Amino acid sequence: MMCSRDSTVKVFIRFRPTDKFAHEFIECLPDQQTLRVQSRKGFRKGKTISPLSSWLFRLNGVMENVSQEDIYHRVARSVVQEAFSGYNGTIMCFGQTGAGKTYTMTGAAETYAQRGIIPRAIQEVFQEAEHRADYSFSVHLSFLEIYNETLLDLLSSIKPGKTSKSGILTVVEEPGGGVSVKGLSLHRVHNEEEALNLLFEGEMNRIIGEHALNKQSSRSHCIFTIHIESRSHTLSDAKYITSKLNLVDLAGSERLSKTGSEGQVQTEAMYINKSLSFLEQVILALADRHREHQLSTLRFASRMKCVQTKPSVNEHIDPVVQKLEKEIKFLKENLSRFNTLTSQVTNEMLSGTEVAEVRSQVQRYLSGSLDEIPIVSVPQIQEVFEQFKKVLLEQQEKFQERLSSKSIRDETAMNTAPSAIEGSVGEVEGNGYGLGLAKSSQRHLQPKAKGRKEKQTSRKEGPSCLSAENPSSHNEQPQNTNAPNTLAQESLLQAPEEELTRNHEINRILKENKSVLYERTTQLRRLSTLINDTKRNIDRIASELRQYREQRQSRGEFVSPEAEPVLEEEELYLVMQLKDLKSRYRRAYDDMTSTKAEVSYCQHLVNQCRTRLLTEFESWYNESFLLPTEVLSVLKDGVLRPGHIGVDKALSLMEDDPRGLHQPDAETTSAASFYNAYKRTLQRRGSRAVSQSPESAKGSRTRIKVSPLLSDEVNTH
Ligand SMILES: Nc1ncnc2c1ncn2[C@@H]1O[C@H](COP(=O)(O)OP(=O)(O)OP(=O)(O)O)[C@@H](O)[C@H]1O
Repeated sequence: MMCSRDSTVKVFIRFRPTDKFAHEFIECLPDQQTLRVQSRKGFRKGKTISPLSSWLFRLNGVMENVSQEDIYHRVARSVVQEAFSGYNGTIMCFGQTGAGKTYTMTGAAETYAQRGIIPRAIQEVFQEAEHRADYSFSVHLSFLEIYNETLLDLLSSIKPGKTSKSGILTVVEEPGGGVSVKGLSLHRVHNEEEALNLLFEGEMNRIIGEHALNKQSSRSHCIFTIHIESRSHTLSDAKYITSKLNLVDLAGSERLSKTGSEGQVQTEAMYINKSLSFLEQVILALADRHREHQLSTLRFASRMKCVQTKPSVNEHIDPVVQKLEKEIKFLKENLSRFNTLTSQVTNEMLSGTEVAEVRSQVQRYLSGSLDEIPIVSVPQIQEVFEQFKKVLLEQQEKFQERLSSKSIRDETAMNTAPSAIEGSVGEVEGNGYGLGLAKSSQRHLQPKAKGRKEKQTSRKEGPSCLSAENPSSHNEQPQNTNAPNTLAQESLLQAPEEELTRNHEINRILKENKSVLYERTTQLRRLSTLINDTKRNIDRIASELRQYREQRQSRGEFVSPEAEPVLEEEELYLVMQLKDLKSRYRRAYDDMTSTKAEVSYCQHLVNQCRTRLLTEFESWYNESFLLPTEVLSVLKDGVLRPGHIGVDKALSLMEDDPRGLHQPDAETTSAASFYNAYKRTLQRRGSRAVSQSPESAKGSRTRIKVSPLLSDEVNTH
């Protein structure tokens, strides 16, 4: 019998060759899968044996006079193959004593051609492992004997092996289902021969009982298990597959009355029958003890065939390898990002298409349809900032347009009631963002309490003035008709103005630093060319001098009256030239050293400016776009939109709402405390983040940091 990957148990019948085969009772039909068994009609102890005279048993194969090799190929081979795909398999022999179970499973040890399923399976396992070069395999063996309901380790005498210290074997349930024998020794084998050694050693240890039917009868059940573990060389190391091949040689079923057993042998026979009977019950139902013995075996076999199985691949994940793989993946990603950035640190320009793509990304990011802008290179990051700046400037322009139209209306209102807004609205500024607003210096210096009072005054008088002068103006911007709200919103416009000015300033410094850097780098290049040229000249002159001196020595030297060598004019000229070159070389070298230091310093400044710009942007973004719901609801009806004002300013606006809809109640105060605390936390993170590299700012909005420059707290009065 065998269990295989498809969901049914396959059952085969093998007849042991014998001269006494009862052909008149047992007939194999031509399909080689069906057996017809006839029963003798008669009486025993006055009872009819059976009202039926024959039975048909349908099996997966009926094999008569087939070789050991054929048996292996028809019954066992596919089970062994499937073990390599991670499926457990069981091949089990059932039959009465002397039927040929041990012969089929183990074979005749002395004849190679008659070796049974187990040695052939071992051979196939190692051959298959050799063929599968993409995998590494480890094979372990265990050999269990069940004798008189006692578990025995047939390989316990072999060392080394994983085995329990107590030597007591117990059947335990495995966490993932199935059972295993705790304490059974497992032996690693590296080749066919090592495995066969263990098989034969175990066979030797098997208890053989003297028996009346068969002198070499197996009095125990034996399970020889091949444990296979395979890991792919090419796929993930975290995953590996295990499988077990259980090769079972059951003890022979027998009738005690027939064997004439006594004492120990009788006890053995009882246990054997009991365990086989349990096995049968487990498979389907109790055996019919009133039938001829072969009939019982055939019944058992045909019932076994009905058993449905649910095979599954034993795939495991090694948690340590999995963790390491994750780490490797993470590090590889970081490395590749780093490599991309460092390889593109040069000031390459983006193409028109790339710029357009960045612009589209920024717009989608701002509209919320894009979660994050992936970092690709330094020029791309710069372009992202550039595009953000453009969007900001566009917003500013739109504001200015709205403000100018509104300030004209406010001016008209002022003319009718100047005292009402005195101090709130100053002279018209001639340029920039101050159109129609009080001078920024005035706005900055106004204490908050005063500002509120003024706003209250305006609140009282503004609307009447406007309606008196130009009632139609209500219709132009119905959502913005009350002056106090307008004034509060106007004062908030400082935020983007200040932001912009500050960013312009940083940008200006960045540009200056970059131009100095460029100049110094050019100088450095010039100096290094000069040094190289000078060095070449020094080498040339030194060689000429050497040649000249060699010639002079060969033709004899001029000496002075004091017997000192006299330098000829040509040699003197060369010496002077060499001296001059050496001093030029030294000067250039010194210049180059100091220029190098300057370049490095300038580079540092440029980097700082870039980081600062990034931080400012993050700060602006957080302040402007991550507005709490309460603030958004206030802004909903006004001309202001997220991005125009900061959280603190927006909360001030809530206080000034004349409709009383957003008077600072307990909830608002609590919200303000919450945002103050949140902001402080962000600031702490932000101050740490300023020193970090720009790429750390990549990603989702939650990762954006707040600049330490914006340290005002939300005011709740
Ligand atoms: N197909 C066969 N061809 C040749 N000899 C066989 C065949 N089957 C069994 N035999 C021989 O019959 C004898 C009994 O076989 P075997 O020991 O395998 O029976 P068994 O079913 O294992 O019995 P037990 O349950 O008592 O252990 C052995 O000598 C064996 O060599």
